[in-house]
Amino acid sequence: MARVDIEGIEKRFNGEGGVHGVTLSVQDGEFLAILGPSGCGKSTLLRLIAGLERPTAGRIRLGGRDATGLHPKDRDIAMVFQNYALYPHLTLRENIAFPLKVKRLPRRAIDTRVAEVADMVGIGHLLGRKPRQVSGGERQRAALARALVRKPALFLLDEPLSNLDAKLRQAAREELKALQRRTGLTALYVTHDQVEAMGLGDRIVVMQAGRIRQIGTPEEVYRFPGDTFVATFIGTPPMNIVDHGDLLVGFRPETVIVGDAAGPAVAFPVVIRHVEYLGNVNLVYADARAPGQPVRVVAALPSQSAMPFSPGQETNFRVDAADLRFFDKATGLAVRDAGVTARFVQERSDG
Ligand SMILES: Nc1ncnc2c1ncn2[C@@H]1O[C@H](COP(=O)(O)OP(=O)(O)OP(=O)(O)O)[C@@H](O)[C@H]1O
Repeated sequence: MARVDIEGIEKRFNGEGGVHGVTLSVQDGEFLAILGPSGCGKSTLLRLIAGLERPTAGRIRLGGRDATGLHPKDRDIAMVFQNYALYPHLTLRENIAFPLKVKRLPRRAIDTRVAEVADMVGIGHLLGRKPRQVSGGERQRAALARALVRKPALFLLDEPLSNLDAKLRQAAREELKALQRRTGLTALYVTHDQVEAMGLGDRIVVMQAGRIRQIGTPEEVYRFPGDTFVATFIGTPPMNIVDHGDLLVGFRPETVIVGDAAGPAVAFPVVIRHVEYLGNVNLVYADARAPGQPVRVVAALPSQSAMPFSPGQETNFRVDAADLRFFDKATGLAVRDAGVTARFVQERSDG
């Protein structure tokens, strides 16, 4: 019922911006995170699905039926925005009941349903209060409850947690994920926060400049980024990228062992710049030798490992061949070819 199919969607504003040639499908019951930097077209994509924007070209199907020209209110979609948009002069009960009042449901049915969803999101005891009399997290839950109350086929969430402080966000994320598992709802969730996308999404759509760069599970986009944009956008710190002829070689900071002792197959000669002690992890920043200018690289080492490194010291970043990723220098696209890895390892061990 809640399946979404987007085919070649195009939205051009006058000149810049918009969404270009986006094709993707969301399965019934799936939680899909849409991730990308500011201005990449995430909100526009969501608004196109909601019917708040008209596509310049392409088609949107909801539950298998063409919905491209449908009015937003005929799409059976609920949308939760960053600012919640609760009515300030209404109580939480009245806010949550609002979509059902509009549908002219009987009073008793409304009361039952409001109590049900309010309990579901844990604000049953706050229904008599106005939005300004509750915390940010509680307002956010009230907004969710208002969206849930209609039992929509599809949920669109646009950075709904971004007004919460870090701790509350973490809690809200867990709640949202649990809620989604319980209800089996289909959701598209827009965020620029990779931790949120990784934690919530069954799959992640990574967007840049109006286009999809990659769609995959959190593990796929992290471990096998489809291009250098995804490789460097996801991960903190991001994937290291070193020049190698027509190719770029990538490796994640946590796959690195620092030192000269024989170890993992491939050694990148580096000069240590500085070390950051972050508590749970130590980051070792260095310059890797490269044609032309040296490239900044970083290793993330477990906090309990010894740190006998000083600035200016020459050593190696060592990485297992299996942890290397290759990209075409001209296109930035991932090159997945065992032969490429083998040749690179061969050259490195010869040199
Ligand atoms: N109504 C509009 N008229 C003209 N340009 C627009 C309009 N809406 C969005 N844009 C442009 O389209 C691009 C995508 O905007 P969008 O709001 O979808 O980005 P976003 O990824 O959601 O960004 P953010 O994370 O900052 O909210 C931007 O360059 C924006 O300036």
